[in-house]
Amino acid sequence: MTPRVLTTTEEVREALAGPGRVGLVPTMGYLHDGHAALIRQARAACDVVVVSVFVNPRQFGVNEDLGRYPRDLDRDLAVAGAAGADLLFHPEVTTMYPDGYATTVTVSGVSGPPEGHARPGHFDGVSTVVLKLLNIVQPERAYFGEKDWQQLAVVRRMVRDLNVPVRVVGVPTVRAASGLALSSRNSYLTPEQQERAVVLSRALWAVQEAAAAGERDTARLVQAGLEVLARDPEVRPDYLTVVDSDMRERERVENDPMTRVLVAARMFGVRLIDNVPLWAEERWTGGEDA
Ligand SMILES: Nc1ncnc2c1ncn2[C@@H]1O[C@H](COP(=O)(O)OP(=O)(O)OP(=O)(O)O)[C@@H](O)[C@H]1O
Ligand SMILES: CC(C)(CO)[C@@H](O)C(=O)[O-]
Ligand code: BAL
Repeated sequence: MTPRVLTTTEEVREALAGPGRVGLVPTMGYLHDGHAALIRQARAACDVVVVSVFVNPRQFGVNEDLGRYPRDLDRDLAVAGAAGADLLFHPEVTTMYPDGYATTVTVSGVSGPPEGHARPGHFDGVSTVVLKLLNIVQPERAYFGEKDWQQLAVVRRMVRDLNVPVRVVGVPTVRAASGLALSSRNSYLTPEQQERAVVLSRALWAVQEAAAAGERDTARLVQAGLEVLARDPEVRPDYLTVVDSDMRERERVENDPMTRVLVAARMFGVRLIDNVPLWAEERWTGGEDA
């Protein structure tokens, strides 16, 4: 079924006036199978599933891709509907940030390096819009992808610190058969360029392999990943790091299951991010020449 489109907070409140557990899936649209996994998980646990589609200007830096971010509401309705969404909240920028809007939510610490350092102000924009969406929809559960690992940590911190009555659910990253993490920004790349971008996954996998082989020194683990990135001259690494659950890089890694390998790099003018757990029972092996 095609979800009903709502554009104002009043429409959302009215549509959700009845009983039942509400699940929210916040997105910036141009939905793909990664988003569909979030929606399906919400569908399985909730009575009403709301997907928000809002390209939030406040989380884009001045030189970032706000102007060309892909948008296609018909496609979003088709993907959201097929995955089981009931409602699609698609507000105008002026609905979210009317004249005189003056509030920003800042989460300290976990909003810093690596991603918050590479994109100053980005997580202020994310936490502000996510809190607004949570207040508008008032869901019992909200679903976020592990693909944006630090974002998930920031949202969890904010929800805990501000006593927001919602359960945050993290959903594992959905990948193409090649290993490339699905992302709306992949649409900026040709199929050949997307094949080349699998080098990011290979770098993450190399770090996992090095840890599995006994390496505990963070600098050497990072080096193992950087060496893979360096094989493709098109890659402009932003960061590759191994962090704990508070996003801190330590000199040596622990056996903590929350230890995560994060990468951000530019390829063909497009900035891509990805991450994997350092310790994984099943490691992606990435095809023939990984
Ligand atoms: N491959 C994926 N697997 C699981 N969740 C995902 C995946 N891609 C995105 N998500 C999640 O979907 C939600 C909405 O993300 P968003 O709309 O920014 O999509 P995106 O593909 O991450 O876009 P971008 O390319 O701009 O990073 C976020 O919680 C994000 O983590
Ligand atoms: C959570 C989010 C929808 C807030 O704009 C965005 O950062 C995203 O799509 O990951
Ligand atoms: N999925 C993260 C949203 C952003 O890059 O702005």
